[in-house]
Amino acid sequence: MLDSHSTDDPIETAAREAKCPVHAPADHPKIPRAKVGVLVANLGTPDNYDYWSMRRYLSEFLSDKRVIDYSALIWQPLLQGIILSKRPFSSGAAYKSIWNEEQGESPLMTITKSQTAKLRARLTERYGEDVMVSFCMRYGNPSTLKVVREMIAAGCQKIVFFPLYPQYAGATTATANDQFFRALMKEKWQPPVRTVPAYFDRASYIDALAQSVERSYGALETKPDILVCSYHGVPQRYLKEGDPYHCQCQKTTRLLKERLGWDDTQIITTFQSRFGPEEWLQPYTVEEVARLAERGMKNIAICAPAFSADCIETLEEINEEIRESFEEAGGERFTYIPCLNDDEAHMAALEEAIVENLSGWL
Ligand SMILES: C=CC1=C(C)c2cc3[nH]c(cc4nc(cc5[nH]c(cc1n2)c(C)c5CCC(=O)O)C(CCC(=O)O)=C4C)c(C)c3C=C
Ligand SMILES: [Fe+2]
Ligand SMILES: [Fe+2]
Repeated sequence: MLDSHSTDDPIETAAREAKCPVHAPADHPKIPRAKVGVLVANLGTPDNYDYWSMRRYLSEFLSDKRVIDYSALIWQPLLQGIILSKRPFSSGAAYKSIWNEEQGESPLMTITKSQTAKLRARLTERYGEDVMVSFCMRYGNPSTLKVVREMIAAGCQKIVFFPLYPQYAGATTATANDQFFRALMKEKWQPPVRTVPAYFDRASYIDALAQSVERSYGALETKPDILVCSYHGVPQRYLKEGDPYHCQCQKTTRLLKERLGWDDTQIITTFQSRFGPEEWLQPYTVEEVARLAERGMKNIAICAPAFSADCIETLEEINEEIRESFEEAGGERFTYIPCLNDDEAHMAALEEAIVENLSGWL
């Protein structure tokens, strides 16, 4: 059980317990009932697909040194001058093609809300009202700073922070954690915190992935010639500088292959979303699917194990651009296997990781 102020009047109890020499109980700062917070975080998404919403979002994202590590002196004039005068239009059009018009938000936002609601239901069932579950974004809204503030104001005296990236990358996991700690820097009463590590090698996550592949394959008339596991790319240089992302992606594919009982001819690893002039992790998905078609593999399936939720990179880039590349090279059947999203097996894997990290706190 939590060490909480459990009488009917928590403010008075807190003041009395603290034997506060200055404040009489009546004017002691309000102290709500103590809770443990679980804060899940994803990358973020623009508020809308118009030029200024896109520009604001991309500017915040692409100014992050964990994402693009060039000197600001060189990078900022390029970003603010050339890139942000064009990219908001092309990216805005891509977002428009996948936008959830009914809810007025991007698919990543809709899915993150649903994941959070499902995790809240699971954790409340397990722990009751002593746990508070929220989500935040690294870029855009709801900001990490705002949600951390809300959680502390609501009484979260301990927080488990969970960046929803199966594989660790400096550009995703580390920058989410950085932002979380930046938010805590502003708090007078900093709670004890734990960060949940990457979960690519958890049996429950691999099992959820395998089930999603089996489900998709089971619904097809003809079994695909190969499964392409397409991961978001990063510059190759980041790997040489010590980022383990590449290895964790390779290992994810291997574990999935072993769980499915397949051999190396049935599954491959590729990397997508190259940005800028540097070499990124290879092979590039967009080129590899064309090569597969040219080599006679006319029926392929593709999944995106680096994304915990479908987003612009999967719904638009994979399912539109990469599909087109495959078909233009002579490919005939292209099956996109959706991300794990709010799938129950995925939720169970995320819950398992959270419960492990709550050990001794609830
Ligand atoms: C420019 C460098 C980028 C690096 C490095 C990078 C790494 C990286 N990103 C994800 C996950 C996502 N990225 C998303 C969108 C996105 N990514 C970049 C650039 C880099 N990403 C840009 C410019 C964009 C915006 C879209 C565009 O303009 O093309 C998203 C989707 C967000 C959404 O709203 O749908 C995700 C998720 C990972 C996992 C990763 C490295 C491991
Ligand atoms: Fe990205
Ligand atoms: Fe590696």
